[in-house]
Amino acid sequence: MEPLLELKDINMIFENRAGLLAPKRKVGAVVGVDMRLNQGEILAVVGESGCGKTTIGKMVTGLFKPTSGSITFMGKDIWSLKGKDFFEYRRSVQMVHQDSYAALNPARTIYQSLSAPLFRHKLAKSKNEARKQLEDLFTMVGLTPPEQFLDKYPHQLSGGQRQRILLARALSVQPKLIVADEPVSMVDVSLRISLLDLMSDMNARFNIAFIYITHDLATARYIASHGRIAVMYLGKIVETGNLNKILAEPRHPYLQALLSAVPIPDPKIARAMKPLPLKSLDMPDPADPPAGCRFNPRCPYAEAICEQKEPPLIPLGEEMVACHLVERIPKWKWEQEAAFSK
Ligand SMILES: Nc1ncnc2c1ncn2[C@@H]1O[C@H](COP(=O)(O)OP(=O)(O)OP(=O)(O)O)[C@@H](O)[C@H]1O
Repeated sequence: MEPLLELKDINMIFENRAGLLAPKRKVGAVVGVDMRLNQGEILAVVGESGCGKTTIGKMVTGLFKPTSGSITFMGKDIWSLKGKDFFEYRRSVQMVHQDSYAALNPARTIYQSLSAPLFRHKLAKSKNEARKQLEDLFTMVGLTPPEQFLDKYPHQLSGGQRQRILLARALSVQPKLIVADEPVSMVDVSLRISLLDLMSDMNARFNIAFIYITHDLATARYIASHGRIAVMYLGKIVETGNLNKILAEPRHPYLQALLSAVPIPDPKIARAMKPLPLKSLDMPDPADPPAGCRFNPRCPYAEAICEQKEPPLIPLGEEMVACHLVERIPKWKWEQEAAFSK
């Protein structure tokens, strides 16, 4: 089956200056990344701040052009698309941002902001038709009564309501893929689950694929429980595959460390392994990444080869892992997972 989206050997190098007079530095925000997404699939892209997650989202939506590598959507290179094909791609791939306030024009009403794409993509012919479509969408995303929201300005709504408006805006143009970049991190904790449920519902009802970008493993686990995960570290994917399998039995030491940092409130549930002590808590400078494996200065298992050679992402069962020592380091398991499988 042809994938909906395919990234091949993607690199994104930024030229940065730390200050006005500082020399330029090259930052490899994304390095040699391959990614595939099928229609209707959910992929969670997870990693710490600065690992390149947002840059991937911006490249997929065509906001950044990769320094090298190819991105194909429905079999066509997105940077060779012209005319109708380009317009179609722009409609089919939508982004939902973390900051719903910044994503909406403060000087326009919600109707003004959301009707524009409907007219642009010829999905509505008249004001009445656009209003009706938006009211139906607002009902679907839980903004009721819908007519109350259309003539409001963004500052008159709560963060949770604005985030639902952004989801309605993405949905309104009938996309095939939504890139959701930390969509719930600025929303009140009590409202997060309902927004995640809404996205799962969109996925199930309309077969819309999602790339869910987050630093939070808990929400990734929630939304992508039937999907896949790609764990990133300093611009590279270090582990990828079925989300449930990978979070139950993480193989890369970085993911093991991330999971062992998750607090466990229930004393009956424990980890089979002790928390993994990292050698350093600091993320290396992305402009000067360590030689060999990028994780080696922090990795408790690192050996000489890890400082010398960059580990490729290779298949391990159905998953893919980039670690020289993966066959030798202790397996990490949750006690309750072990209990369930008995
Ligand atoms: N437009 C840009 N110009 C220069 N450098 C950039 C730009 N965008 C990102 N970077 C750099 O690229 C690296 C990856 O950034 P990116 O925003 O993709 O990470 P992230 O994982 O999404 O982090 P966060 O969760 O903090 O947004 C960082 O070192 C960042 O400083």
